[in-house]
Amino acid sequence: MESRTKSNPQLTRALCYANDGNQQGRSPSVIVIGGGMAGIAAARSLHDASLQVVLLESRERIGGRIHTDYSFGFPVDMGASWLHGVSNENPLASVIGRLGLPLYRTSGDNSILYDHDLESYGLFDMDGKQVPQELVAKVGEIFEAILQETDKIRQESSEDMSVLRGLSIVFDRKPELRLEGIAYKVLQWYLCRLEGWFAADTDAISLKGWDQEVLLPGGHGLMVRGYLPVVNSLAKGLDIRLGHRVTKVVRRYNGVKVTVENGKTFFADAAVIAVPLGVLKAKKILFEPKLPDWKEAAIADLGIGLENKIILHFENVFWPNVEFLGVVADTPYECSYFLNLHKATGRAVLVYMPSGQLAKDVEKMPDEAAVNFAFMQLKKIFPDASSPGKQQA
Ligand SMILES: Cc1cc2nc3c(=O)[nH]c(=O)nc-3n(C[C@H](O)[C@H](O)[C@H](O)COP(=O)(O)OP(=O)(O)OC[C@H]3O[C@@H](n4cnc5c(N)ncnc54)[C@H](O)[C@@H]3O)c2cc1C
Repeated sequence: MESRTKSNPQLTRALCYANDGNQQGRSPSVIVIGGGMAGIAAARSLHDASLQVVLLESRERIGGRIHTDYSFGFPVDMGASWLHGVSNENPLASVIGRLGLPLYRTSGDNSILYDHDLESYGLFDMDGKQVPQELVAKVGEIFEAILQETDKIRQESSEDMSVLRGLSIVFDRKPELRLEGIAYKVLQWYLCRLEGWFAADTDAISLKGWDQEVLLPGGHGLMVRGYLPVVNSLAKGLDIRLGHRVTKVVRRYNGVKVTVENGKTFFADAAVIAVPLGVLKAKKILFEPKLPDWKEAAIADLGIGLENKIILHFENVFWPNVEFLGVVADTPYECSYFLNLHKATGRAVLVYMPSGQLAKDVEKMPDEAAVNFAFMQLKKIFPDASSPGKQQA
């Protein structure tokens, strides 16, 4: 399937499955571009269906936004860490089961609002005072009531609007739903969590679309030993070329020609494009013929979110035994939350997860400054917290 730019054209032709003149009896060939979960899963299915598959991945590792870091001496997921939909309907369940990987259930609820049960939250104000749990639960109910009101608004309007706009209409129409004082700050924290799910701020989340995602049943479970074994298991035996950044895809009547940054070319009957939306938006891959207008319009119109993870590893645990620590504040931007991995894994680790605009701002910082920023958020609620021993951003 592979040839080099300066190679003998005869040889190139001989290696090109689509043109080799001896197609009878051979199975179709596919080039999969991108070695994240989507690309690996596609390559696995095609390979298992006896197609000839080569997967081209730009980085020196597979997994993409699934990346388990072992530098702490134990696995920590820097990207995806939850299985959303812990049930046999989830195609990953059989792989996880076969590998004997344990899951830590954070919620049995299928809701996208709560991937943690409410009672597992520990929220604090900026002075380090814990918000009473009854208030957290009560504001949670009001938050749901507010979201139900936004449902009426979106039904009245044919045009879409942002969740932020919908909320402001609700508060104008139903001032009794407005909250004050600490309850107001807890509501901002719920909005901050909503933004965390979408990795985008409420002004960029579609009111018509935010709850249209159908989750598999079974609730949410954390991969306590990391996601990488799942990726590695699916990738076993596949022909994967690391360090192969694709720059061009040419489609002709008899197949596709894919060019990589270093000039190498690959030929096959078909290609599966499994690179992130951001790569397509940035036009990092040239398509010939160009993609249809409707597809280009969809790529341009769809937004992309951003979520970061900063891992803080401490000598000792000095925080309460809850799954989620939160700082409530006047705006979702100022709120923050930390996943307490100690509860799930026994390690003294907190994971700070900013999203949306905050994530963009944090991402601009050098790693050390980003870690310091995360630690400063924690200091707001635990002023005596000792600096983390090791950290990763
Ligand atoms: C911090 C964070 C936390 C998350 N948490 C969860 C979670 O708990 N549960 C969950 O289900 N999801 C979670 N997600 C989302 C999940 O990680 C992604 O939806 C999923 O991993 C995307 O897989 P993908 O294969 O579509 O894309 P990616 O994983 O991005 O893979 C695309 C691959 O294409 C490669 N590539 C890019 N350009 C080229 C090119 N030109 N040539 C060749 N290769 C190229 C990239 O290097 C990458 O390996 C999280 C995401 C982030 C960032």
